[in-house]
Amino acid sequence: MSGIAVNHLSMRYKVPVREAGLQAALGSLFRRRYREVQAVQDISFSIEPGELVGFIGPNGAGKTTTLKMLSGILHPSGGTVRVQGFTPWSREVPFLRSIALIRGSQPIGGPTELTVLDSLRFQQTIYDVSVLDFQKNLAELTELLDLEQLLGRQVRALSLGERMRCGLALSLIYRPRVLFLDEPTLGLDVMAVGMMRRFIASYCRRTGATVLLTSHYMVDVETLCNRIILIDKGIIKYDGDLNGLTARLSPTKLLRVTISDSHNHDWQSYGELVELNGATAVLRLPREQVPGLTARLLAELEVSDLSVEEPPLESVIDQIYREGVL
Ligand SMILES: Nc1ncnc2c1ncn2[C@@H]1O[C@H](COP(=O)(O)OP(=O)(O)OP(=O)(O)O)[C@@H](O)[C@H]1O
Repeated sequence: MSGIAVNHLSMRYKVPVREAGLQAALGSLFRRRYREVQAVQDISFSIEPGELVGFIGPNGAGKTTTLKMLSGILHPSGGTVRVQGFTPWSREVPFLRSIALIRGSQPIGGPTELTVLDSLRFQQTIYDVSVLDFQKNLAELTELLDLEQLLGRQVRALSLGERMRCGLALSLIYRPRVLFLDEPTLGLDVMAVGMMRRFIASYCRRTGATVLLTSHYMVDVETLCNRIILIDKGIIKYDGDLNGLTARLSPTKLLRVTISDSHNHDWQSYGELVELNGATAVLRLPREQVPGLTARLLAELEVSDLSVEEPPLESVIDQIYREGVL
């Protein structure tokens, strides 16, 4: 069985509590008190092989905790997970060879005195990659990530963006089938962000990898994923395509119409007039009325330009995070 199947997954952390002050510090040496944090609550979803899914939510929603459970770093408090047919926290070798957890904020592991190529060879040994596969994968990653100039450099002398590219190569040299990407564009400059997005899309196309990606940058999600899972306070609030989410939150659309004659028209008879600038009017109307009204405008007026605008995803998500709508 491949892909990802998550059933009733939960994670509760036990956090030590201590009041401020020396006396409380001494007291806690003898009598520790704990409180529980329910980071993930009974979540279920499945991801087909080759799917690229955005996993989004506000700070503290439970995204990283979920990715850690799915990659076998954390043992959950309850529920089951199957990734490529394996239970992640059993950490069987074939499972570890088939996944990669890539965290944007995390430095490359291993000795930083090594060159990038030596680190890649070290990884080849750990993951038991054949010489032939290593050469093939290295050639492909060198091209996709523009690594030619970096292979001979020491890891510690790399810039943040270069380190990210080399970190990706290290995680992908054994060609994992499932990628857990946690904020892969965090802290990168505009050029590096664009390169990273193109790389992820291209890696998935070439290898058919399954991807679960978290990002606070909606453009990452919008450009890479058809489906999103939205989590908040450990609970899944939405699972579906991007358009569905926008439609659910924003029942109206904006219609921008430019006409070639300069007569005054009774715009209000077409919809709510939001803006009028010379021959261009912006009308707000319920999304289900858009096709009918477009046909009416084209029939009744001399239209030179017409476009339908969705509210940007960034503002839709911002609304959810701020107001907890959904
Ligand atoms: N090791 C831990 N011990 C105790 N509580 C933790 C631990 N790790 C996370 N938490 C808590 O669990 C909840 C979920 O955290 P998690 O890091 O999974 O959220 P997130 O969605 O990844 O957030 P962010 O977008 O800020 O990275 C938060 O309330 C967090 O404080």
